[in-house]
Amino acid sequence: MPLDVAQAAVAAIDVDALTKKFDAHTALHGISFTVPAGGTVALLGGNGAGKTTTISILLGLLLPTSGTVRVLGHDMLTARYSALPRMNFSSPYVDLPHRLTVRENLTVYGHLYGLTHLKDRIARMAEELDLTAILNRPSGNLSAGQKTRVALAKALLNDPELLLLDEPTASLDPDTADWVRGFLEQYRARTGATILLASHNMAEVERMCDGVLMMKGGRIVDRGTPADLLSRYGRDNLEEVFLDIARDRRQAAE
Ligand SMILES: Nc1ncnc2c1ncn2[C@@H]1O[C@H](COP(=O)(O)OP(=O)(O)OP(=O)(O)O)[C@@H](O)[C@H]1O
Repeated sequence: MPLDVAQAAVAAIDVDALTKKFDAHTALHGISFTVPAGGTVALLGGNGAGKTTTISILLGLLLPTSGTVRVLGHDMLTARYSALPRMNFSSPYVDLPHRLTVRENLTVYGHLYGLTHLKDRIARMAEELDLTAILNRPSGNLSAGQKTRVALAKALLNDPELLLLDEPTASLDPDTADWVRGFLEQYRARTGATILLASHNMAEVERMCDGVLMMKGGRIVDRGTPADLLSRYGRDNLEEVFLDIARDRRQAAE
């Protein structure tokens, strides 16, 4: 799928000349990209490349130093409350409050989103994500796989049109990770949702994504479909392309 807004009917995400400085450190150096509605795009890059900073700005959690960010057609600086109800987020690094049960946590988030028929919605999510048996357990006592399923339930509670995922399968065993990818693929197929995900798992990106943004040192240093990148770098898999970029090896061909 193209990453160019000109070819997409409506861009779910449109970022232009986005810069973020933390005091003297520049985390993002004027990056620009679009994600077409219905696309699944990966933000790839080594530690410190700027992936989480980008996602945090898209969520309105961090303010840009300069540049514009439009999400689902709304400027995140001036109209983020129009976009936020239509999007959601999941990260294994953001824990739900430990002492609340799974049901209580989902209820709190449901109220934050102003959702109606919340009990039915939670029951449906619990069934889809196999959470029924743990709904009354404190959220702090769950395994990594169970926490991921609860985090997905929280992320999908409002039927988001845009899902931002920070390393959706980090610390999961291969079987559970595979299940999560399949679940997300089904959600996307059923709803037409747009997904932007940061990942260090190249096989995951090749399987799920139709676009890739390669970040390094706060810049987007390459982009394209996984197939484009493999052919341009003359490589068999994205892991090798990632290493070429990380180690500043030249592209095989333009
Ligand atoms: N709140 C902050 N204050 C100061 N510097 C920050 C802050 N948040 C991020 N940074 C810096 O900005 C740069 C980008 O960080 P970011 O977390 O966006 O990278 P990342 O690509 O998500 O990395 P990782 O894969 O390790 O999660 C890093 O150099 C980081 O140290």
